[in-house]
Amino acid sequence: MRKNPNFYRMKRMEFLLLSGLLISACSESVKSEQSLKVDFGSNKSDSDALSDEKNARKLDVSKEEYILHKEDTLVCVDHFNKNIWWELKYATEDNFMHRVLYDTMQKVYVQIDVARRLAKSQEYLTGRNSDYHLLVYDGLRPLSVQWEMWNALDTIPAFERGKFVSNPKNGSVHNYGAAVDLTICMSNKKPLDMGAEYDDIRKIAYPSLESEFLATGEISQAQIDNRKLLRRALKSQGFSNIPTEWWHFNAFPRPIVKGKYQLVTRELVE
Ligand SMILES: C[C@@H](N)C(=O)N[C@H](C)C(=O)O
Ligand SMILES: [Zn+2]
Repeated sequence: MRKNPNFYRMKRMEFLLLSGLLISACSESVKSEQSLKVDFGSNKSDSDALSDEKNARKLDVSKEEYILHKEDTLVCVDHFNKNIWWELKYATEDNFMHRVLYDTMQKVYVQIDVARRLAKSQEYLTGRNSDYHLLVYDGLRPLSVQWEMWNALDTIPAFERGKFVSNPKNGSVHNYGAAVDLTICMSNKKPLDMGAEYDDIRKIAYPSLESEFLATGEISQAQIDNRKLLRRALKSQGFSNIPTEWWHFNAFPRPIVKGKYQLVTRELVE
């Protein structure tokens, strides 16, 4: 029996409608897959970024960019801003222990929200001098290495020693990936003169004694100004310096850090 021509017209419209729906469903699924790729350049909140990172873990993308430790995500200090430079001193022999302390860790890692704040500190610095870079010497430091440092200085009474290396019994903010040791360097890689080298245990490195050393002429105003610039850049993002080391900055006070992040006891594998 011959069908009414309207019947064929209806069937064709049905077909076109179904094809349209199918094409749009496919393009949606491509879009949602793309949005799983982590975009740290956006102004997402940290919790949004973290859930993206969990998706990244599921998809096994960006493997080399993250270290996932329990509930924490750690990234290299330059993750959000490549104008931040780093040189992991404790992965070399060029440090106060004169030996390699990190075997598997070859980058400077910090908690992801700490890296975000450091990126802003770099922006602050670039705004003042486009030739200046933060040069980070240390970030995440496992507790096992904290003990090595502490034990190596056992001729110094604990109270004095704690001014240079945090007592591992209490833990260092470094052991949570929430502290950084850093300076400022120029594009030619030359660090600014801070009046004392990195990890100089002497009192000349104390920010708390700068005016006394200025009065005796042991430190110059230019050297203090360089330290001040570093402090301003870091403090602009809420980091705090300690009174005994011009290079050490905590992202949060220790009690906050202990509630917020997990202690890293051993070296993490990249
Ligand atoms: C050892 C030095 N670079 C350092 O980071 N000291 C602080 C006080 C720490 O160990 O937490
Ligand atoms: Zn430090």
